[in-house]
Amino acid sequence: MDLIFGRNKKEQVEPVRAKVTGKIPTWLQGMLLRNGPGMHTVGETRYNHWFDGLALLHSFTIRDGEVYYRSKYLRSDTYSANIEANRIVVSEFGTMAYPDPCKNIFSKAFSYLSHTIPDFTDNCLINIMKCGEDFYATTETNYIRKINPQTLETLEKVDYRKYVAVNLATSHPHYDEAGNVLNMGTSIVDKGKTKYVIFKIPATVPEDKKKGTSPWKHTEVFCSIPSRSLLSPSYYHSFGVTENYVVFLEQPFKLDILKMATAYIRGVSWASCLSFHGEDKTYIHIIDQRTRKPVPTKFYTDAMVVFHHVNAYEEDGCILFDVIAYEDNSLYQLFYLANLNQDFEENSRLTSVPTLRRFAVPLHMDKNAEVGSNLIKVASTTATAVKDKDDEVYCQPELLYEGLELPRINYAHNGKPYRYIFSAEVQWSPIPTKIIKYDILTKSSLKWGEASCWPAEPLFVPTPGAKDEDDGVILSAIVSTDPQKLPFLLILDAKSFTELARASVDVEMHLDLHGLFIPATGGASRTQPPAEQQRDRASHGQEAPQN
Ligand SMILES: CC1=C(/C=C/C(C)=C/C=C/C(C)=C/C=O)C(C)(C)CCC1
Ligand SMILES: [Fe+2]
Repeated sequence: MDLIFGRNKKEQVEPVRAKVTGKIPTWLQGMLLRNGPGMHTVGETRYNHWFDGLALLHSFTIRDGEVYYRSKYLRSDTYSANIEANRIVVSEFGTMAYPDPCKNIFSKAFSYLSHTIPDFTDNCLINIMKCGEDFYATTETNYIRKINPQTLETLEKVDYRKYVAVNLATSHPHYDEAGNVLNMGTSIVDKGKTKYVIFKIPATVPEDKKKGTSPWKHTEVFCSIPSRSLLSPSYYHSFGVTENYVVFLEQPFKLDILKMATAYIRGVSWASCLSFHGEDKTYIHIIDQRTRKPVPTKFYTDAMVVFHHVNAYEEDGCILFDVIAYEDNSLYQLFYLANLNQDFEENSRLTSVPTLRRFAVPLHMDKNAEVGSNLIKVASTTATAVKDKDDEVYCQPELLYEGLELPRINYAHNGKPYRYIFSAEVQWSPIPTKIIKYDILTKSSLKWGEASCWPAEPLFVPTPGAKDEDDGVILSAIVSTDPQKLPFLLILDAKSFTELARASVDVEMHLDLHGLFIPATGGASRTQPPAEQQRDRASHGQEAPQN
């Protein structure tokens, strides 16, 4: 297990050609670009948590039935400082680091307290985001790093705080049809307030504005939601959108700001400043995108922890939204590298299985509805929303499926009615062993799995001109625990879930987190092998990503 989780992976800067078996559909041309942690020790020092690892970008370029693989560490300031010092000098989620070992505890405390909210890491290891024509590696702090998707080189560092007052931001933004980015972040104790900020980054600079300025300068705050508590805002990893609304869960999995402000002098990690309050409620905020204001009714449900929203949409005066939910925060607990060792089967049992839950929220409140009545009249779900005595609404979900994580959908259905979820199967251990296609309509599933194979998040790529929601392929990077079996890019037919092709590469591949597919436009870039592609062409010749 240490082999897969803990061991530093070698980067493969020059593209290597994969051995393809089966047949890759001729229309499938482009690049699967993904991100995840690849290095967990620097010199003699070791990170504590899998989410701390230094970001390793990798890409599979698919061209005319061939696949080329390459990988490169993100040259973040964090990476450079660590490599130069030959030890971990920047704090990550589960590891607190001390840059200067000569300073005594008092100067440490002084340097720390002089900036209450610390300067977080730019080790952007979680996802890839597309803004306009540019691509960025992302994490959950205020920093993102621009990258060249072709060469995987690291470009400028962008500080969200220059454009919008957020200290943290999600690595799961949404995109509208024009490619504008909608994301959320948390503004901590700014002007005496802690709030959740929804913001929009335009894909292009508006016509009437000065040409040549960056879209970042046109980032606008869409809506702010005050945190229920100044010093303990909720932690969230993603949010949902429908055609007209945003769904935000203020869950009782919270960041303790006072603990964070003293973490450095106490010698504890950021992770230890997160706590789950099982006795609290989860508040469901619904923001109307037309008025840019939250719907006034107070919707709530029981305590839960959600990392991934799957999708949300409007139906018959309701919002239906699907999430992968846990009863507690045991998921983050499990990824401590100390648990991911030889005995991980015993050490890494989740105390709650990730379950797919569907919630229903009524958009129009019938003033005459009786207290205690269910306001959901939609036939397609058993989820309920019961009017409370205080004019609050208590929502109870429908449990759809147990044991899945890393959900993806056909993004053309994002915010709209949809039927299929593609995800990894995860039971009581955090290790994915199979890929699932879950059919919400028939509540049935199709699976792909193979001995000793660990699949990554499955990504859906539609066939050009597709009519059916599942008309396309599934791409997943597979690593194996069997040293005899090379890692490979798996290509499944999304309808039947049968294997179309696999492209095996003789490299050390890491288990990754998230990414996107960049379709080739069919221009000159199609005919050039990856090695010859120019550095400064960055994202030219690419279309919108399949998110
Ligand atoms: C560094 C840092 C953070 C990092 C969080 C990370 C890196 C989370 C990764 C989550 C993943 C990969 C979830 C998958 O489901 C916080 C806690 C936001 C705040 C403090 C500074
Ligand atoms: Fe995620």
